[in-house]
Amino acid sequence: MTAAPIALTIGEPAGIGPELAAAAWQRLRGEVPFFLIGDPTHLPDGTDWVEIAAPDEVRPDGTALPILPHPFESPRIPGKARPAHAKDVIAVIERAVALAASGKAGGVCTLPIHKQALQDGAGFGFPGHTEFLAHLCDTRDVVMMLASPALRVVPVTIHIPLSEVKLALTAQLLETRIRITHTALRDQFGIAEPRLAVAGLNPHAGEGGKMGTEEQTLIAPIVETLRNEGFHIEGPMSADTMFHAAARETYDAAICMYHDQALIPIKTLDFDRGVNVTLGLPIVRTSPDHGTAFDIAGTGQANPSSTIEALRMAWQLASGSA
Ligand SMILES: NC(=O)c1ccc[n+]([C@@H]2O[C@H](COP(=O)([O-])OP(=O)(O)OC[C@H]3O[C@@H](n4cnc5c(N)ncnc54)[C@H](O)[C@@H]3O)[C@@H](O)[C@H]2O)c1
Ligand SMILES: N[C@H](C(=O)O)[C@H](O)COP(=O)(O)O
Repeated sequence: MTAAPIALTIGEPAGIGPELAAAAWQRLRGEVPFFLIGDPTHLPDGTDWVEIAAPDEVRPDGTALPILPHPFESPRIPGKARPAHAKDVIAVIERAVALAASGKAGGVCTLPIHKQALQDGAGFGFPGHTEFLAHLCDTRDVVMMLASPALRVVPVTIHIPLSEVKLALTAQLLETRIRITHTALRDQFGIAEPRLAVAGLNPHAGEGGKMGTEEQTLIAPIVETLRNEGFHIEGPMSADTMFHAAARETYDAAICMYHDQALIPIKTLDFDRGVNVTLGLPIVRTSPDHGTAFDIAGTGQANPSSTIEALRMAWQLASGSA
């Protein structure tokens, strides 16, 4: 199957997004068809780019980064959060999603946004792309998965304060996230019988109820139900001992109870190659696993590997070759 090209959104241009887009193009030209939606004046000096009016103008043998222009109202100052960019950053994402939803783009790969700047500048009411994309696609249940050659992780609760995790962690949420993950691994990632490992919430997975009871009251019953349905699923496991090399060999994805339980291991093991992929959407969406990196924006030090892997994964998912 040949898919339409991937739409790469510029994200917060004061961060490392523009240099990542230029570097990814250098690496992926001829391999992954994609185009950038953003302001061409934000690209590093010397970047070869070409304006396109529609995704179908992306040429497989093109020699310059194709851009669907979206002029920003305020100039880029690398390294400085810019609430004034917020309206344009959001509009770029909306445009990419509309292109993907209509089939004109094969999927969306998002460069990092600065959540606080979006909130300050445009009252953005979403904690991240994941929730915003679910809203744009009118989809209630989506899953954030971070994937690298070393590990795949899914946080069941995502962008909420730690103090709210216990309340948010319901049986319905846990079961839904597990089912979406299982379906996506099987149908999109080509794993015929996905093996899932489910973390506990508490130290030592509750130590038999001495250190918390969510493992007994919430997690174990769902694991049991799904296992009875034929899922290859284990847990609740002690989160501190489920990420070492031998343990990682035993599963295809780790289902974790909160954001940092999932993201610390993968970003520690494979920060450069991690890809954030949203499961359960009607469109393909990936992203690099890092943020705006204001501390190095505009210095040329940004490593494009995670963006390159994110574009590759978007293309593989869009073209059915993952
Ligand atoms: N997909 C996204 O939109 C996304 C993802 C993660 C974080 N964020 C946002 O980014 C902002 C900054 O977050 P943060 O400071 O916690 O994390 P960060 O990933 O931006 O930076 C953490 C550290 O890693 C370094 N780093 C990050 N990416 C790098 C790269 N490609 N090459 C070399 N070094 C790199 C940075 O220089 C910094 O020292 C926050 O607003 C956060 O919410 C957005
Ligand atoms: N939670 C992600 C991370 O820390 O890498 C990040 O904030 C991106 O989330 P969205 O894809 O929802 O923007």
